[in-house]
Amino acid sequence: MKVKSHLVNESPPSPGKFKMEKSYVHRFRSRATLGKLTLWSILSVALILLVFLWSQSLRHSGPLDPARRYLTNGYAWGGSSWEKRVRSSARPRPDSGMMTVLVTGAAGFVGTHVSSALKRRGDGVLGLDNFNNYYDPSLKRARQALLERAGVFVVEGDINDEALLRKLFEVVAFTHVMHLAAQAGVRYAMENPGSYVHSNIAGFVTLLEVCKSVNPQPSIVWASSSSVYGLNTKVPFSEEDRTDQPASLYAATKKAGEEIAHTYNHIYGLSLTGLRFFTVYGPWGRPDMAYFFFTRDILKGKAIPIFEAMNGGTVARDFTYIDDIVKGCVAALDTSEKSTGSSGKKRGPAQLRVFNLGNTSPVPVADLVRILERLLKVKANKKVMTLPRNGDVQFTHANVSYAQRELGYQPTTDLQTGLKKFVWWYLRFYASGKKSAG
Ligand SMILES: O=C(O)[C@H]1O[C@H](OP(=O)(O)OP(=O)(O)OC[C@H]2O[C@@H](n3ccc(=O)[nH]c3=O)[C@H](O)[C@@H]2O)[C@H](O)[C@@H](O)[C@H]1O
Repeated sequence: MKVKSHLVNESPPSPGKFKMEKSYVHRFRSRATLGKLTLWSILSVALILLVFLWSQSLRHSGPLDPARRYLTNGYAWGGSSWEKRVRSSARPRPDSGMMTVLVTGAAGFVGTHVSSALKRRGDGVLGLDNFNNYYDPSLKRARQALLERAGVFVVEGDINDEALLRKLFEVVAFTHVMHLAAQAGVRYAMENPGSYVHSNIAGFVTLLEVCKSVNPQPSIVWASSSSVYGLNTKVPFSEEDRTDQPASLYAATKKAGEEIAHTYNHIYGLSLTGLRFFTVYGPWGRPDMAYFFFTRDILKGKAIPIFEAMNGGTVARDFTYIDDIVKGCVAALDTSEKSTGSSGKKRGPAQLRVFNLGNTSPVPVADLVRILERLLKVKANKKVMTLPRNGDVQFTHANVSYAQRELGYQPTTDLQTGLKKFVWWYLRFYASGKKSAG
């Protein structure tokens, strides 16, 4: 600012004049500061706008395709190259049984294993997953990479997105849907009840709405849960036993799913098979499950809480190895009959089934820990505590004779063998130290 130079050539001011000159300088200074401020504000807004436009162009990488839908939650789908990928992934090998399967929850634990098993034998498989952050999404991304290598495209999207589901059915006439997308976990339901309603009820209904209205309707196999047996005390659990006493909201939403399945079968002729999984474990498993975080915490030397019942009674689970579950899922798809409706109208009675898929051999949680200690060669820091009132039940035990009869289901992996395979995978997967088990 040249205020000084403006004053330099003037004769020395009288006191009064000096006063006048001082206020003049002050006014001049204020005006100049205001001008500066306005200029900087305009420049800052312009800069922010430029950065925003640049980031948008990066996100869409290339010119916007009018057929592509960009959603507020960050998913992008649609457009000709996307449709090409969808079609190619869902195309069965000519020598196969010609199933085209939409697998929801494909980047999940069971979803990944089932998708790759189907693809391996030649079925057309398209995955769908919302990659939510219920547990470490980088594990889901690693599973996705595995599937990509096997030729399975996993579309990023939510089962509540009806427009996306309709688009998928418009591009591919799926013969089957393997519906595994769900909010899992018994205890987390007390923290985030809404997520269970969103995925297990609202999402399931959205999927069924789309399935009932397309032509041809697909056959649907979906994941229910052993938790529907709730407070049932009759063991082993068989499909005819009571399932009207759920002990958690998770169980209640799975039970609701079974009733919803009945309705869509009854009204629209959809062929529906529910599979009650019993505590599934194995490589690529879920970090929120006990066997997984026990392994992580034993290795870290961290205390692990082992639940026991009020009276000191045993808490046990019918732990079921993933490969046995996959066989059950594939057999359920293979034996599922066609849906009988078309375009939202029922044309005759359709198949409706529910099966237990368990191991038929419950193991106490304390034994699970002992096996892990042996495999990891590390002593666990055990903290025995009473089973909290958070939805856990004391005991599960599957009777699988119905699945045996109808699906040829025969579990063959005991907990020791299955955990050995899990631990081998775990140590390799997290070995580099780059990945963290949470
Ligand atoms: O069959 C199912 O339908 C469900 O199986 C699974 O639930 P669960 O059988 O409860 O498995 P999981 O949490 O691994 O606890 C295993 C054991 O460890 C005990 N447990 C657990 C936590 C702990 O801190 N301490 C402990 O002793 C606990 O008391 C239990 O006895 C799926 O998560 C669920 O999504 C659903 O699919």
